[in-house]
Order: sequence, then structure tokens, then C-alpha cells
Amino acid sequence: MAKVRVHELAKEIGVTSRKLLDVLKENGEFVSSASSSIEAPVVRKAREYFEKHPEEIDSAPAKKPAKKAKSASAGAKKEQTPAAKPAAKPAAKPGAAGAGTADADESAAQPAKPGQTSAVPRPPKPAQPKGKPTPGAGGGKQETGQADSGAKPTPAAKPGGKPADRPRPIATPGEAAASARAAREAAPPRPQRRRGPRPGNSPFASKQGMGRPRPGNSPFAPRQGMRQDQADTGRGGGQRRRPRPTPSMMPDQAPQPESQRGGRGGRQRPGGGQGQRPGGGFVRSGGKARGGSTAGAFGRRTGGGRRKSRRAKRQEFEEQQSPMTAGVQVPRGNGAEVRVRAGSSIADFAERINADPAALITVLFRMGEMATANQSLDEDTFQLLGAELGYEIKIMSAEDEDREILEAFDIDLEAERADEDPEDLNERPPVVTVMGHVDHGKTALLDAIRNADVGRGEAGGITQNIGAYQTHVDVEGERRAITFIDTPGHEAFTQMRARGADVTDVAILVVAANDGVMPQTVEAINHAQAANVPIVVAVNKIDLDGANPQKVRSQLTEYGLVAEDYGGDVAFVDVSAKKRTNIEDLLETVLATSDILVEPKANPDKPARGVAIEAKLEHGRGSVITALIQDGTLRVGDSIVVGTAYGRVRAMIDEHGENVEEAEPSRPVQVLGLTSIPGAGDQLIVAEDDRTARQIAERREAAKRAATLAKRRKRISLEDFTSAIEQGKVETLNLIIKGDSSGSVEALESSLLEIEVGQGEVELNVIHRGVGPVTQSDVDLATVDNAVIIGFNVRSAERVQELADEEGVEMKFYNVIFDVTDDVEAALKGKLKPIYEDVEVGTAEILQIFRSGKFGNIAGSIVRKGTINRGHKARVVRDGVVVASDLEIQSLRREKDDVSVVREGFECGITLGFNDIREGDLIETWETREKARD
Ligand SMILES: Nc1nc2c(ncn2[C@@H]2O[C@H](COP(=O)(O)OP(=O)(O)OP(=O)(O)O)[C@@H](O)[C@H]2O)c(=O)[nH]1
Repeated sequence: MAKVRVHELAKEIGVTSRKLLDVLKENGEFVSSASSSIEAPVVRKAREYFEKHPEEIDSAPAKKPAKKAKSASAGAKKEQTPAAKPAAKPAAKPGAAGAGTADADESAAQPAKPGQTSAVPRPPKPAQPKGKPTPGAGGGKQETGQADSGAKPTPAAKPGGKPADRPRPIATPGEAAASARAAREAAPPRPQRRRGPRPGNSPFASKQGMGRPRPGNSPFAPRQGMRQDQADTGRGGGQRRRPRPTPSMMPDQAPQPESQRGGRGGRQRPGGGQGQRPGGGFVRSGGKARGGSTAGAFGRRTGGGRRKSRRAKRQEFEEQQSPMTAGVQVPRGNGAEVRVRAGSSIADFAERINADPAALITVLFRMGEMATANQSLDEDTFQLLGAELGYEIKIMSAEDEDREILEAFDIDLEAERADEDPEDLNERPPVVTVMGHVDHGKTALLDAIRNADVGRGEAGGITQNIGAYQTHVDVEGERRAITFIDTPGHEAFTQMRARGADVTDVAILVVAANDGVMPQTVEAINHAQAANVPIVVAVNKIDLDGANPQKVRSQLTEYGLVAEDYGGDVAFVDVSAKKRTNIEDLLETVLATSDILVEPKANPDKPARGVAIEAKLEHGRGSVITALIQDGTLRVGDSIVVGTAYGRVRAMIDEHGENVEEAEPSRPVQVLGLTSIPGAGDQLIVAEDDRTARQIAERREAAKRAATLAKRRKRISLEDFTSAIEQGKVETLNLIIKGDSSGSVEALESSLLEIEVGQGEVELNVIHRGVGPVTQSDVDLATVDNAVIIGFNVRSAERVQELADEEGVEMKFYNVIFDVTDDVEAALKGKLKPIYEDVEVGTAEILQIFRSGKFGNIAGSIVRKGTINRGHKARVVRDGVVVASDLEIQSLRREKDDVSVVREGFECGITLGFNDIREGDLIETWETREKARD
């Protein structure tokens, strides 16, 4: 049967899509929207459900909850005590051990389930006395710390749950949510009839027929097959066996799922509930009905008996539509867009959606991905997680994120630009960058242009190299300015662009007329064209004999730069930077090009926006940046934020070394007053006040820190483990094992754990094991936890290999177990902390003492045994007694020459930094060497 979509089925049944979705969700099906397609068994069950409950058809359930919640709430309080009762029995039933398995939906409806209290995690056995429901079991979470999300009734719950068989209006998620809140403190026992899900598409349902534990990727379940089995068989036991990794990776309140999606099973550890919902069929939640309490179901506090506003209830209702059925409560997105920065972690995402990171870890875990809260997730994993929770996740670039930060302060630079009234725009000088091949005269040209301005008698001349300057040229009687960026070359140009600073309006391409087009000429053309910046070609060095400007023109046609005299539209000017020939022509041409192709304009009447083109710390002046104003006017006293730096403009200085009060568009100025040093290329923004500037800077700083953290990688390889150990960087070899079958993974892990590594100095720790190829999340984990990945009879996808290479994660692939154990053993043994021993190297006898004001007493000696080496440790022995130890051969001389070693039988001069030496003393030297291990 072909898959149908929710809305199609809803139409067919005669209910709203919303209603159908609610019913599906309540019954443990994971459908995110009306357009989701559902499997045939689910369709059948849905039909059956509505056949059995015709009264639900065409009802408008979503509107009920608030009201009912109230009554449920009230009821819940009253009926608090008995709450646990009915559930108690079920929990104790064989097979019902999973009562604690969380099912947010269900538990919402039936909060006070017994199993919550202390379901016993050994399925085949009846519940332990510990698991006995007690009054107030709804608060089971208090006892177990795991039942927050509530237990769901199991089939075993039936005996105690007869009342639930009675038909009762189904609880919508809203009702469930309301009930959950209502009954949080109370736990009226209203066992519901629950039928377990069929082995359909619920990855979290306990009984999916695939529950056999296997070495899945649950590091938390004590019984994942391998480990427990090993223990059972006595293999690899012993002190070296490390505990399974990181309970911290687990949400502390969420019970362990009994089975993983795809059948990865894991038995519960004591204290955690387990729920099983054998059989198929739909269940109704109905938790709100008749005092049915959902206490603790969502693990949220209700704030006591306080009444809530409709809005608050609505919010909770929305938040508590959990997509999970296994005890974690995650707000559903319902298609909402969430933007996360590339490299964000689960914790970041959780913050965005106001969820508990631990719950998200659980969700991911059940999807077969393992991650820690602070581990950065790749885009694919985010997308998967988003799809699961109903969010549309957009991975943001750093620029997007910055935009968002500014938006939070009502600054939207793009909108500002777009909304600019053309009337307010004034012409501004073009900003020009000089590019070209090395030695073609870029610097000389910039100097010539700068001096051309000086020649005009500009007050003071350009005395300061501030990274950019403005020069002026008379065009048709009008004195016009051009701004030059003083750092020539396309590298700087592109670096600025990479930082989001597109400041250049026109590029001057310098080509030496005697050299012609060279590789960097071509690069410069490409960079300028990539930035869509018009080019003016300055054919330089025309004063030279071998100059051939025409050849340059013809060469450049090949690169799309066709000179006007060749019928093209690119302006060429022949110049000599050295002789200052045609500089003015060049400037006029630049202006003309800018006027025609760029028409640079800006609105000077607004707070300044610009770019820091240079930034440095200057003694006595503090943070000094050269800002190029792009829009608006910067004034002394303005509160500014530049990248992660902020402050108030204390002073502005132009290229003539003069203080200026204002800087209009295209004006480069040195700006003093920032509290720290931003990066070159960082954007300058005038903020409303100091506080806003500081807050923006702080937000950026935090974002930057997060991004850096996400990128910070640790690496280790089997080969470099020795040095890592020596340097004290690591004491544990962390391994991630991926294999082709649970059996092989189990066997491999057990063999590895049997390796004898010595007196517990170096530890072997398998932090993750699983079946299947090495995935990106394995690499991420290895990156974060500094692990080596062992692939046994499996490979990795290409992208994963790339990522591993990028991150420096070592992946090793094997087909033979012994090869793995050999390598790991070698690594471990090599890795053992080295043993050092002192080895005698030589002895010298002092024959004569020379006194030197500069060096102290020099021992004129003869080497009696071995060698005397400069730098070796030494002691002085007099009459068989050590009179000084911990000395060092500070200097060693033969005749007048400094030497590093003197052999037996030779005389030498030794200084030890110890003056109390006497003739006849022995100088014994030794060295500390690493002792090889057997
Ligand atoms: N004859 C002559 N020599 C020039 C001219 N312009 C520059 N030079 C010389 O060419 C050499 C290189 O000039 P620079 O200005 O340093 O060249 P550049 O492109 O800035 O070089 P890099 O900074 O190394 O990329 C210097 O020795 C200049 O004196 C010119 O118009 N005529």
C-alpha cells in the first residue's frame, strides 16, 4: 500500500489534519505535519481508532484542553495520594519492568504512573520491592531522579488499570500538557488503558521486535551486550576495564530507552524505569480525564497551585507537545525556523528552542547519533534533529549571526541601505586599491600619488602613514578627492573582502611596461573581477628603455581587459611612478571610471558605518584603528563598536597628522578610544550609546568564543601517544570502535581490554562502540574526546575521511583482530610513562685551580674515566664523600677553546658554578636517560 499523507487520511476519515496529528502523536507516532506521509500500519491503526471512536470525528479537540486542564489540575491535587496505586501493580508485573520508560505524550496524560517511582530495570524479573509504588508515586522523580518524564503504562499496567478501558474522550496533547501541569504535585492514580504500539515506525517504542541489546552506541546502558557479556564470561575483567563513558552525556532526568531506534537495545540501569508497550494498537492518553493526573509527566514544575494565564497555558501547551514517547520533553517546532550558527552544539540549539540539552541528547541518541551537550554538530545532524522535532534548521554563517546580533539592537545595515532615500545620498570620493605583480611599482605609484597631493601645497602634506589617505585632483575646475588604500596588492584586498569589508570602488592594476603581464597581474585581475570592481590599468615604468606599453595592452586583451584604443572600455594610462609622469592623468581617469561605473554615494547625515582597515596597539595611545567611513559621519564622542571592540571616539587624526572632529564618507581617519583592538576588516558602527556598543561587542565576543570553542580540537594518534603521555597531555588512550557486526565489535573490545599495559599507568578507554561505518559523529566525538577511531571490517564515507583529516582525528581500519590488538598494545606500551635512570658518564680529577673574577674557580682537570660533557649533571667528591651535588658542567674548555666534550686522558678546564673545589677532588658526571621497557 502506498504511503498516504496525514491530511489525505484526515480528509478520508473526516477529521481535521490537526485532530489526526494529535491522535497520532498521542499514540506514539512521529509525524510532524499534515503533509507528512505515514506508513500503512499506522494508517490502518488510525482508521481503526476512529472507527472505535466515532465521537472523535469532527470534534474539535484542540480547544478543550485549557478548561479541562483546570479541572484536571484541581482533581489532581485532591487525588494526590492514590495516584501511585494503580500503577504500582503493573510495574511489578513481569515484563512491565519498563514502566519507567518515558513517553512524554502518554505520561502527560497519565502522570502518576507507578512505574515512575522505581521501575526495576531487569525485565524478566518482577519489580523489586524498591519499585513498589508508594503514595505520591507521581513524584517518582523525586525518588528515582529519572521519572520526570513520567512512566507510561505498560500492558502490564492493565491489571491495575481497568478503569482506563472505559471509553473516555481522548486527551489531546493540549490536555495532556495541561494535565501534566495540573498533576505535577498530585498523582491521582488513573491508570489508562494503554496498548503498546505496533512495531511500526516508532523508533522509541520499547517493543519493536528488535530489542535485543547489542553493542549499539549506548555507552550508558550497563548492559549493551558486549560489556555485560564480557563480565558474565569473565573476559577482560579486571581493573583496566573502564566504566562506560560519560554519564554526563545522558540527560539526568530522562529514563533510558529500553530500545533504540532501529532496535538498538539497552537494558536499563537500576533506578531507571523501563517501559514496554508490547502489542500494537493505539492508546488514548486521556490523562486529564476524571482526575487523571499527569503529575511529573513532563518533569516540569507548575509553580504550585498558582493559576496561569491563558497565554501561559497556551505556551505550555505548545511547548509540551513532545515528539518523544520515551520520556524526554522537547518543544515541538511545528515547522518553525531555528537558526543556529555553523559549529553550534546541542547546548546552543537547546537554548534556541528553550529545551533541555539533555533531552536533545536523548533524542539524538535514539536516532543513532551520540553527542555531548557541548559538542558541535554537523549540518546533517542538525537537519535530522530538526526534522525529528519539527524545526526547520538554518545553519547560519558568521555574517548571518552578526546580522542577528545587530538586529537585536535594532540595527539592520542592509535594510538601512535599501531604505535609503536617494535624495539623501551625496557623492563620495571613490576608494581605490592598487594591485599588480611584484615589483611592477605599486608602492612607488602610491608614493607618487601621495606626493602629487603634497605638491599641491596641502597643509602639512601627508605625513602619517595611517593605512589609507585621501588625495585631490582638479577636474574641470573642481577639486575632487580620491581615497587610496595604502596597502597594495590583491591579497590584502581579498583578505578584507573575506572579512566582509568590500571597501574598494576602483582597482588600479599596475603593469610594468618592460615586464608585461605576469602571474600576479592575472591574479589581481581575477580578484578584482570577482569583487566586481572596475579596473583602471596603469602601465608603469614607461620611462624605461625597454618599455612597451602597447604590448601590455595587447596582452591584457586576453584577460578581458580591452583598452579603449583597442575598441574596448577599459581605461589604460601610461605612467612613470618614478618620474611622476601622468599621475594626474591617472587620477582623473580613476575619477572618470568611478563616475561612470560606480557612482559612489552615501548619506553623510546619519550615524557612521565603516570599516577598520588597520588596527594596532600604540604605546601611549592605546588601541588605534584606521577607519574608513563608508556611510554617515563619525564624530568625536560617538559610541562605537568595531568587531568585538567598543568605546567612544576620543580623537580622530587624518593622514596629515591633524585632529579632525568629523569624518564623512570615504574619509580614512585614525580613531582613538576603543577599549581593545579589533581585527582589520572589522565593521565600525556607531551605536546609540556606550551601553549598546558594549553589549554588541560582548555578544560578538561570545559568538566568537563559541565558534572558537567549537573549532578547538584535540588530536591523538596511536603513534604520537607516547609523546603525548610524556608531555603529560594524556593518560588515557580513548578508542572508538566501529565494526561490521555486534559480535565483532564485542570481540574486539574484549580483546583490547585484555591487553596488559602495566601498573595502571596508562589506561585504555573505549568511549564509544557501534556497528556500521565510521560516521561524522564518530569523528566529532573523537575530536572532542581525543580518541582514535578503530574501524573493523568497516570503512568511512569520503566526507568523513576528509573531516577526520581536517580535524586530525586518526582513523585506523583493520580486518584482523590481532592486528588491532598488536597496534594498540604497541601504542600503549610505547605510551607507558618512560622510566628514567641516571647513568655515569665520566670522571675528572682536579689538578689545579684557576681563579677567575669572571667565571669563579676553574677546575683544571684531567678526564680519568669516560667523557666529560658540557651540560651534564655533576657532583664533587672529596675523599669518597660527595661535597656538592646537583651541579652542572657549565663550561668546558680545552686550551682556550670552548668544547662540548673531552675524552678520557685529556686535560680540560671546567666550571661548575661551585667555587669550593680543591685539588684532588673528583668531578663525577652523569646523565639521566630513559630506560627501555621490556
Ligand atoms: N624606472 C622605473 N622604475 C620604477 C618605476 N616604478 C617603480 N619602479 C621601481 O621598481 C621597483 C619596484 O617598485 P615597487 O614600488 O617597490 O614595486 P611594488 O609593486 O610595490 O613591489 P612589491 O611591494 O614588492 O610588490 C623599485 O625599484 C622602483 O624604484 C617607474 O615608473 N620607473
